[in-house]
Amino acid sequence: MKKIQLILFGIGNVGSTFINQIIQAQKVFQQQGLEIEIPIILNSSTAFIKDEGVDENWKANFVDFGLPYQVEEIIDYVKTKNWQHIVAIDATASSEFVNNYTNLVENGFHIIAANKVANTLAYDDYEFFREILKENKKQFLYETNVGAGLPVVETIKNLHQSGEKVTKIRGVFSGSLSYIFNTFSEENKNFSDVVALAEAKGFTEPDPRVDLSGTDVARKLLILARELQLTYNLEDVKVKSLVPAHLAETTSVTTFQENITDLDEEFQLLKAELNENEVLRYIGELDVEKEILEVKLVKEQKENPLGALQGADSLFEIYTESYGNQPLVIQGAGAGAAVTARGVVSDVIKLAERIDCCN
Ligand SMILES: NC(=O)C1=CN([C@@H]2O[C@H](COP(=O)(O)OP(=O)(O)OC[C@H]3O[C@@H](n4cnc5c(N)ncnc54)[C@H](O)[C@@H]3O)[C@@H](O)[C@H]2O)C=CC1
Ligand SMILES: N[C@@H](CC=O)C(=O)O
Repeated sequence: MKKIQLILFGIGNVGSTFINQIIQAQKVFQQQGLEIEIPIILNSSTAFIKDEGVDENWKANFVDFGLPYQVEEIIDYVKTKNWQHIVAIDATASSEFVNNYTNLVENGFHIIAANKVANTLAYDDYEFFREILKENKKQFLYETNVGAGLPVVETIKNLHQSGEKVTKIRGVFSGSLSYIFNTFSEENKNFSDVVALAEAKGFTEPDPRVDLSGTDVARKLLILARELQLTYNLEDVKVKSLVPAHLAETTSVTTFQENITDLDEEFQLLKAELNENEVLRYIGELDVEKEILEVKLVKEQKENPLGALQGADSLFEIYTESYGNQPLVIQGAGAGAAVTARGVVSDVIKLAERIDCCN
């Protein structure tokens, strides 16, 4: 049996679903020769430790027995154990937590992240972290960074590493904005009410302005560009933000939520301008040859693939030399706790396949 210990940072939508999926899939893991446990779960202030792995009572146990912690103390605790394969799972959206990655890797942790921040740091820092991983022979997996559970990162990486020339990637990269514009186009609701629905369904980032400002789509574009070994930074992405300046990130999330109805009038006007066959779509585009990275709001015909999207579906058109004018298309739920958590579990299995007995 290969034994893997997961230390889970972030027990919100994705993290809590991940715990339940790991607990429920034990038999399937055993059939693959894997024993996968989560001995430590943490939110930003509290840690709950159970050496033999948390069970279905984890929520109550976390409340009853959780204790304040520092990341350094967790690293020290893990070092006292004779655990062979240790993986830090980052299911936070935190930039501060990412500052711990180097320390974790240098102390023997592999990393699996749903959090996109590490992959969108300044290029030098991105490169530096990859050097740290190499030096310490540790793995870093992040399939859910783009398209949640959809196999987008791996597909782009495989194409590039096999020598295929990827010329363009275009599509609806955001599950929440897909849901928001699908619902807003079809239903007679205020834009702000539709955003609230997307939040309630767990599609948005903890601060929904990260989606509405285009930052989340810009991050995804950058992550894919970097898989193609392009050395862009976030500032290179041209972004059309949907957040008015007076509610931008300089104000608090609470102020934004209190004033979110300020967005309604503008979107009602945009909707009124559409003809019968059109819908609004928030798209990302990377044109490798023209060196364009762009995030924008466009009108699409309902019968086109992007216009016909439903629910929180994302759609990625990948244009390459061999695929010519008919792109390779990846489509499906682009957000949501269940698909994202399953994508993280799938990264755990991939990691288990990559590590041998002794690293
Ligand atoms: N919700 C989705 O559909 C998808 C989410 N993701 C990514 O997954 C991550 C988590 O998303 P959600 O679960 O929806 O967010 P969430 O807001 O429900 O959960 C985040 C959790 O992280 C915890 N946290 C914050 N700072 C922390 C720290 N320093 N240390 C430990 N825990 C900390 C919070 O207390 C909270 O429990 C985000 O980075 C998001 O971009 C990726 C793909 C899809
Ligand atoms: N907030 C994101 C979640 C997945 O990355 C989105 O809406 O796509």
